[in-house]
Amino acid sequence: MKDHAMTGQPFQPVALPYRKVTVVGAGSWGTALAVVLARAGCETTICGRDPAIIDEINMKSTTERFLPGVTLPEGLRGTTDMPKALEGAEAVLIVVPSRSVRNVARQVAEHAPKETPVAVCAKGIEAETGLLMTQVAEEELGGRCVGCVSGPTFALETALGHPTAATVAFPFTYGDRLRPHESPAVRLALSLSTESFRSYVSDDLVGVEIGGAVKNIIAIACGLMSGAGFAENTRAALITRGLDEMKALAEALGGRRETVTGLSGIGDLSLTCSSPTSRNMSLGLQLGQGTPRADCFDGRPVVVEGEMNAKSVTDLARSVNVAMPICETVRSILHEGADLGTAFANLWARPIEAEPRTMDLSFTHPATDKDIATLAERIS
Ligand SMILES: NC(=O)C1=CN([C@@H]2O[C@H](COP(=O)(O)OP(=O)(O)OC[C@H]3O[C@@H](n4cnc5c(N)ncnc54)[C@H](OP(=O)(O)O)[C@@H]3O)[C@@H](O)[C@H]2O)C=CC1
Ligand SMILES: O=C(CO)COP(=O)(O)O
Repeated sequence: MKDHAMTGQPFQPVALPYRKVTVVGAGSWGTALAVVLARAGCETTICGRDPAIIDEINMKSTTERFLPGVTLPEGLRGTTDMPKALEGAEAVLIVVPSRSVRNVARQVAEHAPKETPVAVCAKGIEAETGLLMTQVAEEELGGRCVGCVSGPTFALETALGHPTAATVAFPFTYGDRLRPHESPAVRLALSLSTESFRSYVSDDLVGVEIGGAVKNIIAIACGLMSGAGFAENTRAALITRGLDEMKALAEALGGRRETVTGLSGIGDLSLTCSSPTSRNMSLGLQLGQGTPRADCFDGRPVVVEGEMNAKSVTDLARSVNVAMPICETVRSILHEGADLGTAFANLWARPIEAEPRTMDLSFTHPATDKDIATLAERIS
């Protein structure tokens, strides 16, 4: 870092937080992020499509369906009027499920100021195109700078003020100049900074987003095995080998290995795979205990990103020749009618490989078909 010419002190570039931010998506994570922004002193508008939810936010400062027990900050305002919500916004957060990001980004493009950066906070890969969420948004947002926010962040804990950290990722380079302090990552990280919410910045969008998309599928795998009666050894193995799958896919797509060891990678993986608070882990637990899919979550529609993404992520991995055996196993169970026990027994009986996978070694496993059938029997 250069020294300041007058004082000789290290030069500290100045970056200012955004003062007016709009969050599109009034579900649990959108509202929790809006709470953080409002608590940080930012003029925050939350834009939702259900008038009853918005009325509750404005009239009672609560949203019992999405954040039970939380009192929302006074300054937080809700609206269903997107053009009004986006008027004069200095930054926009899109916080809807991954399957709705393209549609919502298209609406944001119509109404947001032309220079406004947009952060996508959904975790997933678009099914039809194999694109990351920021790439989907970029296609719709007409040249606006697009980034993401991701990390180990259960919405309710965040809104309740439990110390939480996340990564804000946007490009750091403008033309051929590296200017991190001018990046929306830094300005949004400042807007997302309170005594209990800590933001880090990154310019590795691929690494950050692959972490968020893959961890949900591994959490379903952990839930399936825990639900089937296995314990901590199994879960630790799935988390560790799941991390290897995440790393391999991120690198194949141009992301950085060290990003995967950060908040959006191992951080979110360990959170989501450790607690039934996770909807992904919880779906796996229920299915592993034998609950039919239609009866999971008492039949309520719940956003479980890893379910559809088991397909989109493995399609993407296949297209770049990356082996993701755990994600493939989850896909086969959820989407291809594979038997839970047989699929997991086969996962465990795969040829012996080197760890890390950079060494290309493979030895046939000595387990016999009878051994595999025995393990499958124990799981089913
Ligand atoms: N909850 C969490 O702890 C975290 C979630 N995330 C990610 O955030 C994303 C959103 O999840 P989350 O907030 O939990 O989900 P919720 O189910 O709590 O909320 C989803 C919200 O998106 C709205 N929505 C869906 N489709 C559209 C659309 N086409 N136009 C406008 N609004 C729409 C829903 O409206 P309606 O109710 O009317 O359908 C609802 O308000 C997911 O990708 C998730 O992985 C990331 C970190 C933490
Ligand atoms: O992404 C999350 C925490 O970081 C939320 O996980 P679930 O979607 O599994 O609830």
